[in-house]
Amino acid sequence: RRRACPLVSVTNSLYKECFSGQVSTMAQSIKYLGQEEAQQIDEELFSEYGFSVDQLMELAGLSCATAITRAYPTSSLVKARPSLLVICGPGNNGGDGLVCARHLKLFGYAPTILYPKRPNKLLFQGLTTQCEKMDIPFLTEMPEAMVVDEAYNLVIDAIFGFSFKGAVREPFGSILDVLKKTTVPIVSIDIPSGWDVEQGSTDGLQPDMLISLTAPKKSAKHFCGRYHYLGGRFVPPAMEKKYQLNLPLYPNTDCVYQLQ
Ligand SMILES: NC(=O)C1=CN([C@@H]2O[C@H](COP(=O)(O)OP(=O)(O)OC[C@H]3O[C@@H](n4cnc5c(N)ncnc54)[C@H](OP(=O)(O)O)[C@@H]3O)[C@@H](O)[C@H]2O)[C@@H](O)CC1
Ligand SMILES: [K+]
Repeated sequence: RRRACPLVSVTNSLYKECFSGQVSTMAQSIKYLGQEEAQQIDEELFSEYGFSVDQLMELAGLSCATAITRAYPTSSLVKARPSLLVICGPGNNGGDGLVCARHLKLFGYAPTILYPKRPNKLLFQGLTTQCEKMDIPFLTEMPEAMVVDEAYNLVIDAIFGFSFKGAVREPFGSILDVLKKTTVPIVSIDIPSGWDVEQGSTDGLQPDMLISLTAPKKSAKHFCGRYHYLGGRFVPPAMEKKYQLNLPLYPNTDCVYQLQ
């Protein structure tokens, strides 16, 4: 998963637009969002469009679990037990990870969660209880890199999303250091954790898969892994138009779109 790559090709999406009553199809590039724009869209979904956080988190987490089943079906996993380690951070990216773990369990995987810094909010307490009640084990500390490689088929990185800023604080610095030493494929939700949301990182995680939510962030142009999916199919057309997101046409009722 640490292969060299050029600055990634921007995937073109087929995009339909209406011109004087006629529908024509034209190629448009999907937009890569800056940090402030991603936060603005997020805020607007709640304040102007009336969504609640748990609603969007459920759709985001479900799309992550779905994308993982496409890239890594249980039949393709190298270990006999379909074990996965889901590492959840202190914000909404961590919440996506909890939802994703719950759906992955329903899809036949065996997730284990590490959730070292838990916000004192009902939403996250509820998501944690749901996972516990589904017999998903929670670790009390980050295992060593060798143990991760031996025990799990994949690591799901739900540590930081588009609000990450500055130098990584503990306990996440040590967790990311372990992840950099593992060889098991890493799946990052929305942003590879520790990467600058716009600039990426030259010495950070190199995930095998990235699942961008709503629209890719600018740092996704530096993603060199094998699979890039788009999830979070909940953007109202008026918002897509306002921000000129040029989202691809999701196939049929799919909640994910493979960009790469
Ligand atoms: N509309 C959408 O697209 C939707 C987006 N969704 C998801 O939400 C994600 C964004 O969530 P978010 O805004 O809660 O922030 P997120 O990135 O999880 O992290 C913030 C936390 O990290 C911490 N922290 C920050 N910097 C740090 C550092 N250097 N070192 C250590 N800690 C640091 C910070 O801590 P604090 O600064 O408060 O101490 C705070 O607790 C987005 O990427 C997507 O996954 C979906 O759920 C729904 C629809
Ligand atoms: K992440």
